[in-house]
Amino acid sequence: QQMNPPVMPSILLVISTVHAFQYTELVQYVDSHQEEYVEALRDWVAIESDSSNVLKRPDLHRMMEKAAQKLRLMGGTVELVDIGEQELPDGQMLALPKVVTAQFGNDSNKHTVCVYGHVDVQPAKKEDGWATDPYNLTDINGNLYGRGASDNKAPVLAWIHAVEAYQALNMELPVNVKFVIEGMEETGSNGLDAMILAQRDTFFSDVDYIIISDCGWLSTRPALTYGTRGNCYFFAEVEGPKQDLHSGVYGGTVIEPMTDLIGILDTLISPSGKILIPGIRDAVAPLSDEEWRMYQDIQFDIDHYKSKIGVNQLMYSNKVDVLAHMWRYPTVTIHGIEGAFSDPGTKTVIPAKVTAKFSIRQVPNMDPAMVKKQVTDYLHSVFAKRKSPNTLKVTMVIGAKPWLADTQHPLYEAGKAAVKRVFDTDSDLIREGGTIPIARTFQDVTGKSIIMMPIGGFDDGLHSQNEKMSRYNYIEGTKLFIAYLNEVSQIRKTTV
Ligand SMILES: CC(C)C[C@H](N)C(=O)NCC(=O)O
Repeated sequence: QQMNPPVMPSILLVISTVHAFQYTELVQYVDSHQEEYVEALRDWVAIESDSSNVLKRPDLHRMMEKAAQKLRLMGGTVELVDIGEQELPDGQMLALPKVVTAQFGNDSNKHTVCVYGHVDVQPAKKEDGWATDPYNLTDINGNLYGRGASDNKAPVLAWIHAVEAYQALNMELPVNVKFVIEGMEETGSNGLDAMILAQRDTFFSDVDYIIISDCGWLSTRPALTYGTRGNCYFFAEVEGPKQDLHSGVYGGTVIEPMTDLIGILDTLISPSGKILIPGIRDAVAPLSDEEWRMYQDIQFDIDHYKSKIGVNQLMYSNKVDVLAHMWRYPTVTIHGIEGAFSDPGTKTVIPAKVTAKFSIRQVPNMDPAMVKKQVTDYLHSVFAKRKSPNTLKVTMVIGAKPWLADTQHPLYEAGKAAVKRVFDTDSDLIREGGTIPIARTFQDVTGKSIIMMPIGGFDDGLHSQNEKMSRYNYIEGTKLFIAYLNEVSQIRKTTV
């Protein structure tokens, strides 16, 4: 009795003391390097790495090279992996941005985590209504405004800085860290599926866990994310006369493509949000009682949400319905019409060819291949009823599946512990209405467990005007990642 009990507590005491000491030093390091972190973000935001605009492809290539160079300078084993070309709608081929892979540490006694992120962005122009130049990071009251600041450049940098902090203090990384950084996330992660498949038994063979920080909190409380919706993105093109026509001279005689297009788009969803495409809702897994209870317990203020987005009424008025329709049910969004007159002024034109862009967010157990068929068949049948001489072409350009994790996995316990340490609060367990196309591929192809650990704020304005990352989330997020690496190292090696 006298000999045995003191042994374990004293070992534990030593370990926890060492960790506490390291953490304090690491935190001090992060705090004293914040300005450099902000400058690094400024440097990255300055590159218009818009993956949807083919004219910006050189910038995107430059962005990938910049990310690779940063990791190389830190001594990582870095590769820029060629993932081939993409075919453009006109048949031309365009080189895809290379994928950056990097590795820090190769100790088989340690866990290996793979951090995934992306450095491409959505389009942004000052004239869209930005208060500042979207590509000139601007600090206003502690918020860092710029396109891609939150989605996903600051989180990627925060992960890099987390590793860099350990290195700078000559502290051994508690786990091996790999990075996969891509440049096509915003347009469906073109080429990345094939790369993951090709490297499953090489780069990914020793990866134990995958970490993604490409989403946001639901409120001011830190969150861990265990599900994302997928997305099926469609083009519906209606073509009529051989060129645009004067609406006074020809209007009334021509069956107009735009009228046909608006007519069929109006049959996709009812004003109360019911998807009208036959069969779509059949595959949706029913909301379980347990989920219902979980949603009830989540801190979410509907009035605050409404005021944040500037509306006075939502589709639903109670919390569970709002959360369920944000995360757990499919929805149709019509994004835009190419070929339509949209400049200021009053051009009186009949557009000859118009292409609608719409998407359907996917939830378990929807299957993009089935959704493609359901949507295509339905739109053609609706169009046929119009007896129009115009032609309709429907194409699905993105088919990303939803992703769902097991929240009982030790990765989530480790996440809660890291949040508690850094923010001194419990974390929300949330889902995400947006899509990270590659999440499901990582899960299906590598068989590894994934956690999403967001550091973005609930009001960051992703894809919107005035996107921002708060300095607080950026810097505290870096500390969170530092703490998380330490927590993951303590997961028992047998659990994957
Ligand atoms: C909030 C999303 C998961 C963030 C992600 N980077 C994204 O924008 N994905 C594309 C999408 O349309 O959801």
